[in-house]
Amino acid sequence: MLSVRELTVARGGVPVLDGVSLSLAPGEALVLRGPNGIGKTTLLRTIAGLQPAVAGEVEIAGEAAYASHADGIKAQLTVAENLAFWASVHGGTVSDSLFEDFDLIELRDRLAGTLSAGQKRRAGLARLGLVGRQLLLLDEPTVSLDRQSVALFARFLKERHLAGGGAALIATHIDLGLDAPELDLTPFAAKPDAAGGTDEAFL
Ligand SMILES: Nc1ncnc2c1ncn2[C@@H]1O[C@H](COP(=O)(O)OP(=O)(O)OP(=O)(O)O)[C@@H](O)[C@H]1O
Repeated sequence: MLSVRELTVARGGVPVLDGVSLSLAPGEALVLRGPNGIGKTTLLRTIAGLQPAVAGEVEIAGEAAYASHADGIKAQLTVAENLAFWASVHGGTVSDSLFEDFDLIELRDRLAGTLSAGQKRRAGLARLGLVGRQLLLLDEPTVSLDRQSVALFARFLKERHLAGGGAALIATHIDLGLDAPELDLTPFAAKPDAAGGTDEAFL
């Protein structure tokens, strides 16, 4: 589903990771590890096609969804309205089980602007159940989540997404309890004299 070969990625025109290769088959997850600033976000953005690679190849069979730190939730809409909006964007409907999966039943009629950070995160992550993409590229998905919510999200990934033949590449500093293999990016840190590239400024 995903094949990455000898990828070199850059930020602000400076290569940060060099020669990264990895692959994911349907039903598989891989956790990206490495210290702050090693280039996990840059790698995910490059694989998602949001910025060009300096070198190497990315092949994706099917469609990918990239989820960044942003929740993508509109404050002036309720939780249910937010999810209905995203469902309509992707041509589907919101099932009751999605509210259960992300512990949103009691919050469905609350204005999203009144949610706590973790509740907002759960609502943002629930969008992943609506997009119908086979490959999820997840950048620190559990930021703000308590232990119970992390477990809920891991269960969603395992039982809904991976069990349904999806795949996931996840940058995270915590243990999601997924039993997924890990790739430490530290050995792929680009040498200071690595060939440069360009990218667009982004937040
Ligand atoms: N706009 C920018 N221009 C130049 N360099 C940048 C820019 N934004 C980030 N960087 C640098 O690029 C490198 C890779 O950053 P990236 O966000 O990919 O790391 P990360 O592994 O995701 O970090 P974290 O674990 O802190 O989220 C870092 O050294 C960072 O300081």
